Amino acid sequence: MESEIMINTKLFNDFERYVQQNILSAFTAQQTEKFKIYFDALKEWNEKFNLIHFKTDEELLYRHFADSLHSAKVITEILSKQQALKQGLLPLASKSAVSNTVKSIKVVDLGSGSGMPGIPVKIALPQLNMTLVESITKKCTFLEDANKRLGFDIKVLNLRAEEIGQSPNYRQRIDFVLSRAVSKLSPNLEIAIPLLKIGGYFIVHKTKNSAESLEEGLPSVENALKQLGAKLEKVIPYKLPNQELDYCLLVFKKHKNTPQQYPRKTGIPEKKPL
Ligand SMILES: C[S@@+](CC[C@H](N)C(=O)[O-])C[C@H]1O[C@@H](n2cnc3c(N)ncnc32)[C@H](O)[C@@H]1O
Repeated sequence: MESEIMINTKLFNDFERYVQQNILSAFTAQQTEKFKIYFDALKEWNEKFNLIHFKTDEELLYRHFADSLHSAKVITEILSKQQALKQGLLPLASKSAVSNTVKSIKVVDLGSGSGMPGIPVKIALPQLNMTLVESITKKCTFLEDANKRLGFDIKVLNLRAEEIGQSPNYRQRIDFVLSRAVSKLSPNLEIAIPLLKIGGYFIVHKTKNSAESLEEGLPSVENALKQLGAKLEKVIPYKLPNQELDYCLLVFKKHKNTPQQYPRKTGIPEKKPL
């Protein structure tokens, strides 16, 4: 009978190969080790406190970790393109140039819950300046514990996104805002876009069915985008192993200042969507 160690080794070896072949070609064995630490922390905490739903270890690795890594892929592509444009070297920038740029890049994961997509993105791109925002205190205690075990410098904010959006330390200072399974799109845009610098990106994870109706000009959030000063840049579809659903990322780019009244007070973006 296979020992648990052998089963886990195979599970993580397969995961590493999957990520290299399908998401991030430069993904390393050291990064897989970090995912093992995060996996153990999540499983340990989940026994006492319902942090995240998954039925099997594979589901945790693929439906949650691999899904989150798609945000890292988009960030890498955007940074490579920006760096290449700066150096006049389109289409490919050198790895070291990208890694130097990454150091000053500020990323916020809004409604991070048990850390997704923020922690997998930090594992993939450890130089990023990562902040996780989560309103539930117990989840923040977990996030602090995971950060410590991983040896990272992640900032955890136990606050509502609406408050962060009005704080001068964060408002219009962030390069990338990430979000997965937090709220409907209009309130999600209202809490995310005010944080972005002009030229910054909001990357939101969705299932394709919910996004398909949005592809033709996003009619349901047209007004929100106009008010907040952002545009849909692209929709990136992808599949995850053994999952029936089709997934996608919606990538928004901010093009002008957001009026000071947004985000409105806590709860209002959900109750009265723009
Ligand atoms: C369904 S969970 C998803 C968590 C994680 N993003 C993931 O994909 O696993 C949504 C999380 O967002 C948090 N949340 C929702 N609205 C928020 C807000 N306005 N500010 C801060 N956290 C919020 C909730 O407390 C919850 O932990």
